[in-house]
Amino acid sequence: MGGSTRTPLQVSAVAVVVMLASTLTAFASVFGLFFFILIRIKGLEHVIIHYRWVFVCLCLLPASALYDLIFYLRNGFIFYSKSAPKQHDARVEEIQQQVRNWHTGGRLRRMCTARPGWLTISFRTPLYKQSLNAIRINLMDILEVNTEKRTVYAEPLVTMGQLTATLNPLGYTLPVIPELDDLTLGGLIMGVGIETSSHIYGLFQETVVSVEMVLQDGSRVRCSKDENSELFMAVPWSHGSLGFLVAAEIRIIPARRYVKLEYFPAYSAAEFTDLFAEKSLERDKNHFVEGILYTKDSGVVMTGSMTDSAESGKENSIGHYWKPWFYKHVESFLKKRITGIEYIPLRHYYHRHTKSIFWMLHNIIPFGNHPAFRYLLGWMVPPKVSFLKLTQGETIRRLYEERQMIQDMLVPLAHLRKSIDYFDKEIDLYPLWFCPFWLPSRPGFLHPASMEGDGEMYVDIGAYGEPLSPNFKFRASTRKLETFVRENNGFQMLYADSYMTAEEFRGMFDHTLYDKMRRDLDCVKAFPDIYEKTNRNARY
Ligand SMILES: Cc1cc2nc3c(=O)[nH]c(=O)nc-3n(C[C@H](O)[C@H](O)[C@H](O)COP(=O)(O)OP(=O)(O)OC[C@H]3O[C@@H](n4cnc5c(N)ncnc54)[C@H](O)[C@@H]3O)c2cc1C
Ligand SMILES: NC(=O)C1=CN([C@@H]2O[C@H](COP(=O)(O)OP(=O)(O)OC[C@H]3O[C@@H](n4cnc5c(N)ncnc54)[C@H](OP(=O)(O)O)[C@@H]3O)[C@@H](O)[C@H]2O)C=CC1
Ligand SMILES: CC(C)=CCC[C@@H](C)[C@H]1CC[C@@]2(C)C3=C(CC[C@]12C)[C@@]1(C)CC[C@H](O)C(C)(C)[C@@H]1CC3
Repeated sequence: MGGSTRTPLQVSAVAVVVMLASTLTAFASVFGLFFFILIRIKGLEHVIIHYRWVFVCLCLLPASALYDLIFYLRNGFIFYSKSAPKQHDARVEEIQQQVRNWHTGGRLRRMCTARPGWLTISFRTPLYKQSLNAIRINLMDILEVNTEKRTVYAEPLVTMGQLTATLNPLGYTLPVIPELDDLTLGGLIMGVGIETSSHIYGLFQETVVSVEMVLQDGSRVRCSKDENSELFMAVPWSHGSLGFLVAAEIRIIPARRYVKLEYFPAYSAAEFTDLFAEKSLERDKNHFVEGILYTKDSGVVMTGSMTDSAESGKENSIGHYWKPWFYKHVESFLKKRITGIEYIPLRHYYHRHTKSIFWMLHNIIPFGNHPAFRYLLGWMVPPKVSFLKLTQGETIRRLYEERQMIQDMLVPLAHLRKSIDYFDKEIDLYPLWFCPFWLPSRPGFLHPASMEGDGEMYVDIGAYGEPLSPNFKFRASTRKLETFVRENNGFQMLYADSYMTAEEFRGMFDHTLYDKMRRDLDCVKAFPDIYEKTNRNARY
């Protein structure tokens, strides 16, 4: 094995690290168990809410860091030893076999994936997972990076973090990389994915070249724009209600070392809207466009382009653990009232909101952006969303339910100004996140109201946090917001809570192609439909 021998010093160092790691793990497990029991005791609300950070820092952070390390090593080994492609067919065959068994077993309960609800990047745990027939999908590897065809071929449980870590060193990247490291390929194709390059490339689904599915009859099919094209167009947003995704081929583009990011502060909603619209429509100039509003009248619009060199003194590696949270850094340009240019390493740019989970980590670790915390424990941040979800307990769940809003609403760019006013009046929640995207006029679950022309520029408005409007009532206000969005030809992202009735839901999304595919592929008795999987009653 390369003939390397360890010196006594190296052996001792490894022993010390192993001992420290085991002590830490043992301590974290005992403390974790203690807290896990604590969160189930009623009457301890104050401790649970205000001291959740103790549990998070002592247990979840080390557990998350350990989990990431193990998976990083595992994935690297599998990718470079090229063992995954050899096993792919056998793993897909296992899925097909489970579906065939479902038939021979009398098709008693409909099917969904066996991925536990707490693992998903969504606020809620799906209730249907308990009662449906769970199909195990053990597919978590990158199968091939084809630089000639400019595609990456990967399995559905591959995460965004895994993809950027593999592709960027090879000089490539995905055209659209949704921010959070743990988002999966399957979730983004079957649900939706967006990033600040979506004004050029569209939603994540637009970058998919082909998908491989296992259908309800156990057959395995490949779909692309030339092969099974109707199914291909119906797959995005289908939430596993047309079949199981077993692999996808995604476009890749050359990566550069840096993103040259320009910050433009704006001091009124009108100035912000004009600037954001102008930058979003300059598709050939700006590779990335993003906006954050900090109050109704102050925000920052950011534009980025990829480059291989940086002006000296302007490089900023924002992803290092000791660096301030990105949204706080952006806000500093507003306070200083200056425009700015920085060169950010590509991967640091992609995962700029990962460390602070946008601005949601502040509630959990209120001092998380303090320099002392960043230098001491910042390297383990963020805690994994799934671990937070698994351990949150009923009190925290209720607190979020009653006091927080987490929604992404997609509205035509032409209605941006009106939407900002509406959000301000009815919700009053800041920061608000803005990300433009191009929506092509094509049959499918969502498309612009008018199918004339190539498509329309939309904007995703992300509201994550505590609404301050005195009128805010979580159910009534979300329903009003959904009506506003529907009336303005907009759409709701379905990972968030949706209170729409089935009729309202059908009014928001075009079901023509979807219904046809459900009938043609005999899905009705095999999978719940999208509404059944995503409406608020289906989630806890
Ligand atoms: C939705 C939400 C989630 C939070 N999650 C965490 C967390 O995961 N970990 C953590 O350490 N801290 C959490 N916190 C607490 C948060 O860190 C503190 O509220 C914040 O640091 C301010 O503390 P305070 O004592 O000044 O605020 P306070 O004035 O005590 O509270 C701030 C806000 O929270 C509301 N609030 C407080 N307690 C409750 C409750 N039991 N039910 C409903 N609303 C309540 C208050 O009405 C007020 O609007 C959360 C707070 C909120 C509002
Ligand atoms: N920047 C962004 O764009 C962000 C997007 N999100 C949202 O997060 C979600 C992704 O989260 P993630 O945890 O990765 O995914 P999830 O596990 O939440 O999956 C989302 C949906 O896709 C279905 N699905 C996933 N894999 C398969 C598969 N192999 N075959 C069939 N159906 C499948 C699931 O079906 P089932 O219920 O049967 O498992 C589920 O309905 C997306 O919906 C996205 O909207 C969240 C944050 C940021
Ligand atoms: C389109 C885009 C950019 C969407 C970003 C959405 C994120 C901000 C959302 C997705 C999942 C999400 C709702 C989540 C949470 C925060 C906001 C998240 C990360 C947290 C971590 C808040 C704390 C909660 O106790 C809990 C752990 C349940 C959730 C989990 C999901």
